[in-house]
Amino acid sequence: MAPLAWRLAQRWCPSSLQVISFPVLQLHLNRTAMRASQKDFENAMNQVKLLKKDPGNEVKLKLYALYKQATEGPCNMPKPGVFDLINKAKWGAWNALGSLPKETARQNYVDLVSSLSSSLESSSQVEPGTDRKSTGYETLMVTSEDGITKIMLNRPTKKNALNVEMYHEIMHALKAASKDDSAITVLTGNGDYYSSGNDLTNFTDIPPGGVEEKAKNGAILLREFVGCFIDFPKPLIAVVNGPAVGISVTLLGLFDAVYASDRATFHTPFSHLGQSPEGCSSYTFPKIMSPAKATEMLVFGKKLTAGEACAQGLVTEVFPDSTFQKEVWTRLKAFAKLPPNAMRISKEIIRNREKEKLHAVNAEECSVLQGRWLSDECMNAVVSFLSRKSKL
Ligand SMILES: CCCCCCCCCC/C=C\CC(=O)SCCNC(=O)CCNC(=O)[C@H](O)C(C)(C)COP(=O)(O)OP(=O)(O)OC[C@H]1O[C@@H](n2cnc3c(N)ncnc32)[C@H](O)[C@@H]1OP(=O)(O)O
Repeated sequence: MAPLAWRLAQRWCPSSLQVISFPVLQLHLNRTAMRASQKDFENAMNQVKLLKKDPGNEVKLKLYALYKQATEGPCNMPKPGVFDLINKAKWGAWNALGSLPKETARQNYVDLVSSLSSSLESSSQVEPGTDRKSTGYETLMVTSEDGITKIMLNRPTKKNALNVEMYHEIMHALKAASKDDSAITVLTGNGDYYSSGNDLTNFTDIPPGGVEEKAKNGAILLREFVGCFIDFPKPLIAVVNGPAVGISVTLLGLFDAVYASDRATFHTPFSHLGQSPEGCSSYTFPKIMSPAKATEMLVFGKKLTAGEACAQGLVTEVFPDSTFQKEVWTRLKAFAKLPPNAMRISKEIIRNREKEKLHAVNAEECSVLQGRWLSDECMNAVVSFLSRKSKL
């Protein structure tokens, strides 16, 4: 039977078959037992996990050997058999350190990681430790703390309108959140708006292939973007801090809970913009709130207050704006303490039988929108907004 840490490594760490993965996890498991003076060492271990580029087997063997020496002292394991190539290489690297003192091995490990971090591009998405903050995003603030990954839309001066970069960054953040060790994921907005929806200047940058190519690429992007929400495996919660427009509203039907400030409003002015529903709302909204109520929103562009959206089932609960943040985050922190696997599995059983249908709806909505974006109705509405805002 393999040692417990190794079996855990195989379960928790998909890359555990790589040479360096086992000691990384082993240290992780031992971290509570470590003294504060080993913080640099622990940070270095975390830093290794963030390296985007593979440093190569030679370096990984060095890291492995230094790790073993730093934590266990000189190698006293029997030499692996001649055909056990990987373990033989690991054993050789460790054994070659002879009687190097543990402290020196630890220092050498930290130095080696530090030289790697400056020479190889490292992922800036996650900082070491349990409180992790993103630094690599232009349009988002992503933090991970108390078992919650918070993805905050961060273009407050544009009311958190989603430009093309933000679509890509949200997809990236969701993919990272689906794999990190947080229990739940939250989407919220910075500033007075949750989001004003699609950035209408997305329509202005026409490629050499013309508007047809733009519309085609837009539909591909939108389909992939919405697909990330359909497939997101952990509880996904919207903290709607202010007004929400367009795609930021329609996506709410794919969230597992929606908490709203009483300042929030919910507006999908698709017909006004010559457009049509997306985010699977043509399917989720009639189910959530009845076809007639969904029509009022999605076809006639009726704007709902938070209270109305709650009464229609789109919003889970509304809080007074003055206590919104405090009350919601207290609640979310309590949720995040629940067993993560149980939450994930329960979400799966609630959502999975709809997944195929949702992907089909998404594909159809994107295809219809692609046509809409080429219509005079849509062009005129966008031109009208942009000229009102002196952007043309
Ligand atoms: C064909 C290629 C497509 C590529 C993209 C692919 C994926 C797209 C899929 C999604 C499709 C559609 C879904 C939708 O979301 S439709 C809804 C679109 N949103 C809107 O119509 C809202 C437009 N904005 C407003 O009506 C108002 O700005 C507001 C939100 C009601 C706020 O009004 P305000 O008076 O309080 O503030 P205002 O001065 O207008 O705004 C401050 C600055 O923010 C800019 N801004 C706000 N919203 C947007 C936006 N949606 N797009 C671009 N810019 C926006 C506004 O211009 C101001 O900027 P500035 O200070 O003048 O520089």
